[in-house]
Amino acid sequence: MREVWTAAVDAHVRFGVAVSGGPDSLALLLLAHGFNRDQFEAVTVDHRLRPESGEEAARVGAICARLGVRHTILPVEVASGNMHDAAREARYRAMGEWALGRGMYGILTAHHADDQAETVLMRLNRGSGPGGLCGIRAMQPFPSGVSAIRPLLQWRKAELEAIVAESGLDPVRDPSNEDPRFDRARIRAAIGEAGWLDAVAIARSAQYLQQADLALWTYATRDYERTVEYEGDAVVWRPDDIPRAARLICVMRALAEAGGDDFSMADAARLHDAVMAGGKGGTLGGVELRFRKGEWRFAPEPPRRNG
Ligand SMILES: Nc1ncnc2c1ncn2[C@@H]1O[C@H](COP(=O)(O)OP(=O)(O)OP(=O)(O)O)[C@@H](O)[C@H]1O
Repeated sequence: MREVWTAAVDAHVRFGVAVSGGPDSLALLLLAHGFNRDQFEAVTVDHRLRPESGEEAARVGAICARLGVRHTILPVEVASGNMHDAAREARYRAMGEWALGRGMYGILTAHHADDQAETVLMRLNRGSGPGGLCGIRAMQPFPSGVSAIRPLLQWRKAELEAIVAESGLDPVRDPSNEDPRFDRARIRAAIGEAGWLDAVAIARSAQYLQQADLALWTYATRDYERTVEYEGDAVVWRPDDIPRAARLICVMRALAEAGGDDFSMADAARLHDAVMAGGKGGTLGGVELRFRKGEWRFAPEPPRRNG
């Protein structure tokens, strides 16, 4: 936290602080307030999914007013489907646009070591690749270009709760956090029971992995840029002999550059592995890949003829 803040003070940049009203983000608000009140504003997204959400957002507003911190409530429309994912998407979009409009460098969120340990263990339990095992990123760009910054990834939840308890503030409790229908709540309960699991150590490993992942992306991107050519709409890639993990990153990039969307790393890995096993290519996310004599040609899939 201190490093993020010191760097920010030096650079005279401004931040948003994402405050849901829960104990974690109230602690973040109090910590930020202790550093430099003029450098940040607080923001609360009202997802309008529970009848009391408006009142909870107003409660955050009242706390901010008492602390002398500017506060904005952003009401959003959450699309139907997976409610959690849709709420997250609406929240990050709204906060990103808000921060961009205010010339902010980024938005601080209060994800902590317990969140990180839950995320990493959930992903280990699903067989995630290296990118997934990095867990919650310390720095992550929003679609708007503004970044989410997570300075509390090495803090225990209990430490944050203690800060709030000491302040006498009364945090909002989201009932879905304890709902055992969600994977995360089950993993959280399991970590609570297994006293030998060290959330801060798991968060530290995730941080090392984030550094290693960044190195891998840098290596893959440099190699890709040396070995790719563009012919009209087509992306033509003649890869060097680089490791599979780096090649997958290049395939993701080539698919995106050829106009592909709506595909996952796992989809791209399947396409890549099929080619490496002697296949001639395939289609993915609206892109057609043809492989011939060491050349990977990605082009927008031709429109289907009717009848
Ligand atoms: N309604 C909200 N308004 C403002 N900030 C929020 C809101 N909800 C969450 N946040 C911010 O995001 C942090 C993480 O919240 P939470 O753990 O509920 O999100 P999540 O959905 O599990 O994770 P993610 O943010 O990665 O989607 C909070 O500590 C807070 O900083």
